[in-house]
Amino acid sequence: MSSSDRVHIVTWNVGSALPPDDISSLFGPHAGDGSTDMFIIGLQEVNSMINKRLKDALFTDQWSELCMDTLSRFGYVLVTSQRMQGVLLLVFSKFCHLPFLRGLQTEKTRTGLGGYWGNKGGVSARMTMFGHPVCFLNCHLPAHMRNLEQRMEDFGSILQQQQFEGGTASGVLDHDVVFWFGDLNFRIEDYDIHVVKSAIDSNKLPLLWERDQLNIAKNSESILDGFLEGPLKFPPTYKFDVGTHTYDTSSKKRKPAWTDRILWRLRCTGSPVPTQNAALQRGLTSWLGGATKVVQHSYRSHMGYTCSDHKPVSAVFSLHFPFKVDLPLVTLEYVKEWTKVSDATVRFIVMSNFQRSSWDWVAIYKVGFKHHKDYVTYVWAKADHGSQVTFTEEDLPRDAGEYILGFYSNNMNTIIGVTSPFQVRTLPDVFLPVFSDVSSEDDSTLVLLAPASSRSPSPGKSKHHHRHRRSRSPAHSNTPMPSLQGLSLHPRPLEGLPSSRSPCSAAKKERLVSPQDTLPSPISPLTPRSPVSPGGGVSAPEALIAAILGEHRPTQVTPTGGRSPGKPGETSL
Ligand SMILES: O=P(O)(O)O[C@@H]1[C@H](O)[C@H](O)[C@@H](OP(=O)(O)O)[C@H](OP(=O)(O)O)[C@H]1O
Repeated sequence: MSSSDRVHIVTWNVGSALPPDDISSLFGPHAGDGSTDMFIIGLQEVNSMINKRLKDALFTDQWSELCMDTLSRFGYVLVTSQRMQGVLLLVFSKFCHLPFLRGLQTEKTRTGLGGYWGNKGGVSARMTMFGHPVCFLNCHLPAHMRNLEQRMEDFGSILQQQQFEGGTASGVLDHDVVFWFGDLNFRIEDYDIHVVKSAIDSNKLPLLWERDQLNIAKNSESILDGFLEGPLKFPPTYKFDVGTHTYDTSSKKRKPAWTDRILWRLRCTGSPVPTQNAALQRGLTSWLGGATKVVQHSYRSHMGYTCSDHKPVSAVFSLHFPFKVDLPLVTLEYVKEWTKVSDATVRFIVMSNFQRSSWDWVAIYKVGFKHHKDYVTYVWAKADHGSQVTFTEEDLPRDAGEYILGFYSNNMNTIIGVTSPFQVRTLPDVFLPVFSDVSSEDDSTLVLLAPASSRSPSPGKSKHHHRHRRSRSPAHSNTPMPSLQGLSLHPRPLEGLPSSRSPCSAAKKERLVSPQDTLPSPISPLTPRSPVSPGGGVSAPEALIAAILGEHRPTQVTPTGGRSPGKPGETSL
């Protein structure tokens, strides 16, 4: 983990347009270099015609698909999404952060037609990021110069109505950090269209800042207290003739405006360090620095896109947390070399405060997966079946490439434990006979291997079997399996038992190599817990007390960037 977390937010009123072929530039020139931890996308006016919505209900909308296609290529997974008619919010993260994004909840508030219609309003997603409550709110507020008051009123209704369950941060503004963005529809007052256009042409944007309704309202509306925004150094992003870079020439002749905005707000006091002891909590919280800090690195428009009458706007932020809760609720351990079917066993260690469900599962994901249901295969991890699962030979990935293991919690509705990526390699001389055995099933094999939502477990509908099986080939009873002879899972030297700690670290990548490679001897799946296993770990406060008493070095537990052995449970929420 880096010492801060980088969040990249995009807002775009897409004007009911179909998505263009390539939107990758929205995610910055370095989307693939791993420097961004989360991408948040707020869209407005996503086509929500009735027939379109029926299709979307089944297959998701084309914008979501395109965002998932684009960001999954860079290793980002859809964490959660919320849609209300045309207002859509998508939250993506590096897969290795999934275990530390907890308490996910979404909300939506209609404000159109007096609160009955969702053409206007707000959708939000809240979560704790490494123990700190953060909320993302995407709004589409009423249009037109004259509706300033209505915009403020609607924003107030959204804040009032959006209430989350089960914690201290029940309202949007109770979160340590709020990002508020969208087509907020504020306009430039007083100046006529010619003055505005000539100020834009002559790059005299500061002249227009003073007349921007949102800038003015920040000084008078208490509801906007604490909201911050970077300087608007880009030209107004509304309204353009579709297909051009020309401001509105239609009969409407709308005045250009910065309708599309990204703001943030910090709570004055940060989250308390999680501990039961109130006095200790006060002390530790003040010692650790209290509030989260946010730094904006860029705030820009993307003028090249022409499919809508709005241009997209993006902003990049660093979040500096005073401490991090970054121990997973579940640690996955697995034998490093899979050469026989019993090796394909994954043992998991759960934290004592984690509540298991019969509908939890352990899945194999190909790196580049789009969301938690986009697995290659899964095995139910029923509580009464102990703490390990075994994949069958037929469950194993057929494609060479990078894979991870993930533990999905049904109660928490998210992946709560992941491993580092490992390589699966196939040996042609070993694999080919296997594939030729099932050559008549090639098509079905391809279908089954293709990422598809249809492969999601549907516990409510399907029989609750222990293991998901592909219908690909009959299971072999003898070991070693032909295909398994071509696979071995092997961490790089210096690694002990592969586990799900620090999965972001490229240096800790594991690989599946052929048995011919030089390997250390395999480790049994039943290897005892590593010394840092969460079962034997300590909570942040406990470790801090120990640190104060000199039993542990403080560097193990303190703030940001360090390996804080904090209790990962959602203690404050
Ligand atoms: O999405 P909705 O709820 O239909 O609301 C419309 C939307 O805000 C358009 O951006 C706006 O056109 P302009 O941007 O051109 O103002 C239009 O105004 P209009 O009715 O005056 O065209 C609104 O009715």
